[in-house]
Amino acid sequence: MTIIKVSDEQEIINKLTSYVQKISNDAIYNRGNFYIGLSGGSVVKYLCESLPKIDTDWSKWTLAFCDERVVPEDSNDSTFGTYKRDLIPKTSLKESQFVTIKQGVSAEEAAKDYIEKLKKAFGGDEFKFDLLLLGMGPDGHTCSLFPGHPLLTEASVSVASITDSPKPPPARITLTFPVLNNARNCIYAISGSGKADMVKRILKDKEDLPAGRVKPDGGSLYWIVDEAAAVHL
Ligand SMILES: O=C1O[C@H](COP(=O)(O)O)[C@@H](O)[C@H](O)[C@H]1O
Repeated sequence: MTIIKVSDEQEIINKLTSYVQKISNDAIYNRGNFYIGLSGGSVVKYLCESLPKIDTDWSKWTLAFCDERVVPEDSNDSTFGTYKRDLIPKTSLKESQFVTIKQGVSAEEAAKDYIEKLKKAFGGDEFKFDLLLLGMGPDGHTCSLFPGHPLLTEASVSVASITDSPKPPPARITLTFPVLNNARNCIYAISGSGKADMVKRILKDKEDLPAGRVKPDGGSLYWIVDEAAAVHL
C-alpha cells in the first residue's frame, strides 16, 4: 500500500490525472483495453476534473461502477447520471462505453442484470478491473459496503444488492470484496477533516473497517489523502 499525502483537493485531482493516465495507457498498451470502476460521492467531482485532462485512447475504455444507487438516471442520486452530465461532454467517451444499471427494476434484479452486463463487457465471468477509483465515507464504508453489514462477507456473488443502506438512498448495488480485491489497481481519493478520524483508524490503528478491507491480491493499492484528512497520520 502506498499512502500519498497531498496539500489539498487540487493536488488530489493532479495526482489522479497522472495515475489514471499511466495505468490506462499501460493497460491499453499491454492488453488493448482499459477497464475502470468508478465510485460515487465526493470522488465524482475529482474525476470529472481530472479525467478530461488525460491523454488516452478513449475508445479503449470500458467504465463500470463500483456501486450505484438504484434510482432513475435523471435523479441527482444517480452516479451514472452525474458522470453523464459532468464528464462525458468533456471527453470523447460515448454513453455506450458505460456499464449502467437496468432502470425501473428492484435492487436485486439490477444486481443480477449488472452481473450479466459485466460478463459481456469482460468476455467471461472473471471481472478483473485495471483500476477501481474508490471513496470512503466518514463511517469507513466504501462502495456500498457498510460497517457491520452482512454484505461484508458476501463472496457468492460479484455484484450484490442492498436495500437497507444506512446512507440514503437505501437501494443500491455494489461490487463485493472478491471483485474489489481482484483488481490490478485500487486508488482511494480522500479529502477533508470529516474523514480524518476514519483515515487514522484505518491506516494507522489498522481497525477492521470496510475501506480497510480493500487489499488487492497481487495488485496495487494507493490512498491519496489531503492534508486535512491526513492530519492524524
Ligand atoms: O454513498 C457513497 O459513498 C461513498 C463515499 O462517499 P463520499 O461522498 O463520502 O466520498 C462512495 O465512495 C460511494 O461510491 C457512494 O455510493
